[in-house]
Amino acid sequence: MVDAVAGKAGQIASEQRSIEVMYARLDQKKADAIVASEEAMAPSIDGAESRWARDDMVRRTAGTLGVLELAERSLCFGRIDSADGKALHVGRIGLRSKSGEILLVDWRAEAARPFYAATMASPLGLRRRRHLRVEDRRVVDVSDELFDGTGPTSADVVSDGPLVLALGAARTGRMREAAATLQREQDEIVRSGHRGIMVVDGGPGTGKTIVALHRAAYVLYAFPTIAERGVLVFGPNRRFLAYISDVLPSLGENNVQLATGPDLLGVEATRSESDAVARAKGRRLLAEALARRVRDRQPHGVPLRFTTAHGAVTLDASRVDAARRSALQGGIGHNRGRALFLEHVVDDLVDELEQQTARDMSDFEDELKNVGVDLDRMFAPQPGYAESEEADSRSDGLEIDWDRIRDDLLGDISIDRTIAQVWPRLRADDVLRELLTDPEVLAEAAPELSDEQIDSIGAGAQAGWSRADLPLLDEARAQVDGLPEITYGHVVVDEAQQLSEMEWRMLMHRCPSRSMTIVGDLAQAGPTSSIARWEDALEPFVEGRFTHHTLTVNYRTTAEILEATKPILAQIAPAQSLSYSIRRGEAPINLTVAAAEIDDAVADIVTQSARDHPDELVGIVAATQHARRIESGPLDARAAIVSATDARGLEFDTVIIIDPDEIQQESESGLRDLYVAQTRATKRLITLTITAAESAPSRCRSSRS
Ligand SMILES: Nc1ncnc2c1ncn2[C@@H]1O[C@H](COP(=O)(O)OP(=O)(O)OP(=O)(O)O)[C@@H](O)[C@H]1O
Repeated sequence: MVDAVAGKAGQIASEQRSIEVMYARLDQKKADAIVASEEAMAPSIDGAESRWARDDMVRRTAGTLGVLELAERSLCFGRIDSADGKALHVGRIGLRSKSGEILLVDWRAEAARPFYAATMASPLGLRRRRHLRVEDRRVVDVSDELFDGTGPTSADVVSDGPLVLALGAARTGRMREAAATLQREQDEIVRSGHRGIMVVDGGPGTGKTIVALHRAAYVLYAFPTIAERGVLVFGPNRRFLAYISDVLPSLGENNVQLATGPDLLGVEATRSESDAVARAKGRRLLAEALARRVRDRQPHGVPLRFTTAHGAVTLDASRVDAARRSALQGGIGHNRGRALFLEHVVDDLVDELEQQTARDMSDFEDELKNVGVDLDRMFAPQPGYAESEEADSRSDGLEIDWDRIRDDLLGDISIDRTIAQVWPRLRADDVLRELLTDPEVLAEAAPELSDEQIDSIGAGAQAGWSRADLPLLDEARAQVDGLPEITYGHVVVDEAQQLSEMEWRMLMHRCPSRSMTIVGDLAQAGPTSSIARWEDALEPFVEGRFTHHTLTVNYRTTAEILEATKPILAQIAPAQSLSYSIRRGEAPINLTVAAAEIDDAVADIVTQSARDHPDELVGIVAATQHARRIESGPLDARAAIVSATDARGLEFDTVIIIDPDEIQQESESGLRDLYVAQTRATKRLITLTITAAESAPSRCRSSRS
């Protein structure tokens, strides 16, 4: 025992020396980056090119400095020792000494893979994996796992792993990165060489979000060509994005955009509507209806007659159609297509005019010939005269500057007017509003909607956009103004079970390369989701070309709480098995209270929790009505109230569920919402059931399930 302690102290001291060398190098690199940045910012007397190079340099040094500063915290968190005695430290970034010796490898580097992948059965050449806990540049703890079957020596420190520590720590309201403790099944997905679409599902708490965010960091590191085009993380709401917003910066990645639907469009959803209406608006049939509406504002199968300063010309339907098709190539949209259509039409007009002129000339020559005049002979070069260019062009007919005529026609108001009639400029907002106020189209696209619902859609369209309108607006913009200019090399989609068919289209518009990490759990689908299988969601975009992984270990919810969710899971997703929880804890508590006593009961539990577990977070999950009331009252700083539908993805140490019956009845996904609520707790789950009696016999009549 004494040996082990002495061993641990000795190991900590030895690691401290290594860590100091790393921090000294980090400081040096920071100082170098500051000098480089100052030099780059020095006034430049040269031209624009060197100013551009300077700005680029300033940007790059600022980026380097940012990464170095972020790496400061927990710079090194691990070490692997191979069976042949070589040691490698693993951390946030890679570091080499000035002479090129490796001091630290980036956790995403291939050399670091065994740190995550080694097991007793397959040690990958390792003898030992060591986790280091470093606080303020001081090594405060080390813990080792041995793989070669030998017993620990005094240089090995075998204790509770860091995963146990990480999972047992109180929640802070912000998700923490987990580079030090990524588990093997998670790491395999994070490090996958697959560049296309990867779907990761699994029950609540199985680390889907952790995997998705570490995957984003890996993509940025390992696939530079994708990274250059940027990474987007798409989440269901801003609260969720705030919850995960620290993870990528603490992994040293600041250039990732986090967004919800309104962020992507730059439009807020200001109106709410029923789930049934929102679900209907999510149908991709509406994209086709929008496309049809826009198509109807373009000429199809009709000839067009133009009156120009050079004569009247009719372009037949096949030429008009061909001009339309070439104008719309590449998904540039109706409005920009219109300008190209004008150009194609003018080319055709010039062509037609040239042919007309040639025909007129030939008729004229024939007429002259009939009266005995031969133009060819008249303009033929005389013997002894050199052929002049002038004679040459005259023999071609009249001297007509067709380029100038083309320019004239492009600016010809009457041509523009004719085109305006068959191809008017459109506004995406108007196109969508017209669609939403067209009862026939709506009835065809969503036959399950009642007349009242269709009327309410029409009335709503005049009163601001709803959440479900935004993907439709995006579609209308794509049809009218072309696909979005801002796209990404890789898109991470979290809580993907929430997306409607239209939302999938909105995301695909922004990811032309179809490189995506999609995480979600269909058993947690909300009231407006209509997708039953990932294949259904992705088939229209990539057919079957995506990989699929399922996570099975639960890192959030204790086995006791998970067991309590079993009956609901059996109803909402009979094919899904319960994940395996690596945590054990308290049995869930059920309390019965009278309606009038809910707020007092909640206040009591929150106060007691603050007393017994002062560092921990309490989440109160309720149907909207209760959530609004409690939110408007005073609430302890360590407690948060959230509606059941918005609770997806979040977690708290203690969860209080208010009135599960009401949560179930509130929406069509009520049972799934309740399942989501139950699976938010890391330690304690307390359910308050409301009794019809004015006052419950005892507020805290409780039962343990
Ligand atoms: N390897 C890990 N190391 C440390 N913590 C982890 C690890 N994997 C998961 N966790 C923690 O487990 C909890 C659940 O993870 P996460 O939120 O990613 O699960 P999820 O599958 O996305 O859940 P949900 O379906 O409810 O959204 C989080 O607190 C997360 O930080």
